[in-house]
Amino acid sequence: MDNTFYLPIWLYTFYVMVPHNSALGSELHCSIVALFVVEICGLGVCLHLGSERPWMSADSRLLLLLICSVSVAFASRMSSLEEPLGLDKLPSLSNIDRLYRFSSSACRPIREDMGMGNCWIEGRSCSSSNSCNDDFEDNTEEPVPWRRQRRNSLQRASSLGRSCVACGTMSDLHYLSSYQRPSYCNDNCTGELKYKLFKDIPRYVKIVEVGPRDGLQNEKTIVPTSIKVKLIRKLVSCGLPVVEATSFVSPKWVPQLADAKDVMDAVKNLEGVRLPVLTPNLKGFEAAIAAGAKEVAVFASASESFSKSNINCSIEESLARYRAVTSAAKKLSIPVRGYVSCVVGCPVEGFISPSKVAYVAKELHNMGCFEISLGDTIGVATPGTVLPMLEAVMAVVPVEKLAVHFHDTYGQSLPNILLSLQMGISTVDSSVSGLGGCPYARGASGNVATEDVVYMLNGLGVTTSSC
Ligand SMILES: CC(C)(COP(=O)([O-])OP(=O)([O-])OC[C@H]1O[C@@H](n2cnc3c(N)ncnc32)[C@H](O)[C@@H]1OP(=O)([O-])[O-])[C@@H](O)C(=O)NCCC(=O)NCCSC(=O)C[C@@](C)(O)CC(=O)[O-]
Repeated sequence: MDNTFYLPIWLYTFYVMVPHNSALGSELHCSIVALFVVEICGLGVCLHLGSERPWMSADSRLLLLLICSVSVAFASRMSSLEEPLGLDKLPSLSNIDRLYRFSSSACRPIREDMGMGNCWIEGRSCSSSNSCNDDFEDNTEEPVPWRRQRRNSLQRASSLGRSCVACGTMSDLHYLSSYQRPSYCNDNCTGELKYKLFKDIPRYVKIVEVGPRDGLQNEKTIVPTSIKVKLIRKLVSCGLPVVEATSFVSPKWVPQLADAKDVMDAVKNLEGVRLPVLTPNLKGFEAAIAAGAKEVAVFASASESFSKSNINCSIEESLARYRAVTSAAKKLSIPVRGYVSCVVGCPVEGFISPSKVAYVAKELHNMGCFEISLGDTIGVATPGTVLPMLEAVMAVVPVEKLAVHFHDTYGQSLPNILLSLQMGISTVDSSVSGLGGCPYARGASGNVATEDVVYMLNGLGVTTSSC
């Protein structure tokens, strides 16, 4: 034997020093196993032939070992979980292809939507091409790379200035619900601690999908109407009971939603779903009704400064406008949802006192809003600040009429939602893929992602209608 026999041993020593959970560590491990196999085979051949000399020259053996090592490292990279799924190609996939995948495993597929070949990236239309039709099979049992990849793809997509990213997350909704098994309603689940922590969590939670409105309103590049319509249809096909479709606001203030009438025209006859739209005043309400809206939402703020910058009037002025809207709606039997923004913090005023939130929520309730959604517009809430806010609001508005609406700036949305559920809230707003932000709330990141909410609810054994 010559010195090359010891090469694997040196490498193995090096491998032991490499962190085992690193990609380099696992690839090196494969290489070393291959080197051992080659060496031992070589040794076996020598022994078999009774040769005292190595069956190959030292140089040839070293070369062979290097080739094996490189090919095994390459093969092990190719066989990573991401490759067969095509997840590594996500950023290059068209948005509409992502939408296709997004609802490909949904509950109620809409036949005419299947097989769409057109795609749209960064404001451009392009016809069907190979990159738009990549197959995407969700057949892995391992959720981690999927979720990591989804986040990466979103980050990359947003750094590309994507206009509409609803990447494969409806498949997420379906996939995640099959991955988890309800634990909360399980018969065996009688633990005292579980009872104590989960006893007030509702068995059913209504998800209000706000992606097409709150998600898109902040996108700088104008999303074509047809894409918005497809997004809504896909979301509906996933079984979401409420999909906020658009806003009838001033196109000068929110140019992205200037096509509200056309969007409404295209989706107003979708069945089995409620499609509320935002209306900031009577003008918006009338336009929404004329376009076929059957439910509207008004949006006030608990922060004076935010009210000024968002809808150009004081809180009291906004409440007066909304009284006009709710009374007009009452005559037409149109349900009105009310939003309160900045329920914990305001980009200008900072901390907002729970009593201010309770006041605005009560006013909206008194004027006839059937549901009040409490919005942490800039995503600064934590369970520690949500609790006193909800306590104050629940003292004046029945809990069954409240919804929560969190943005994920500091990753606090899920704990905030969990706390809200524990306090008896059973309606949660969310946005597919965590799309969103607010044009008047600097720093506000996306809404909590619908698929994350559904995943958590499934884990708690709470049912939703989104599959
Ligand atoms: C409220 C206004 C209209 C006041 O805007 P203004 O400029 O004060 O209103 P104005 O009455 O002086 O009218 C100005 C122009 O807008 C027109 N206009 C007036 N009203 C409408 C209407 N409804 N639809 C279409 N056009 C309208 C009006 O006709 C006029 O047109 P012009 O004569 O100059 O050609 C404006 O400030 C506005 O549209 N703001 C909306 C801003 C917005 O959509 N922000 C995002 C909402 S998200 C949110 O609030 C938070 C939430 C709900 O997501 C929850 C959370 O996260 O916390």
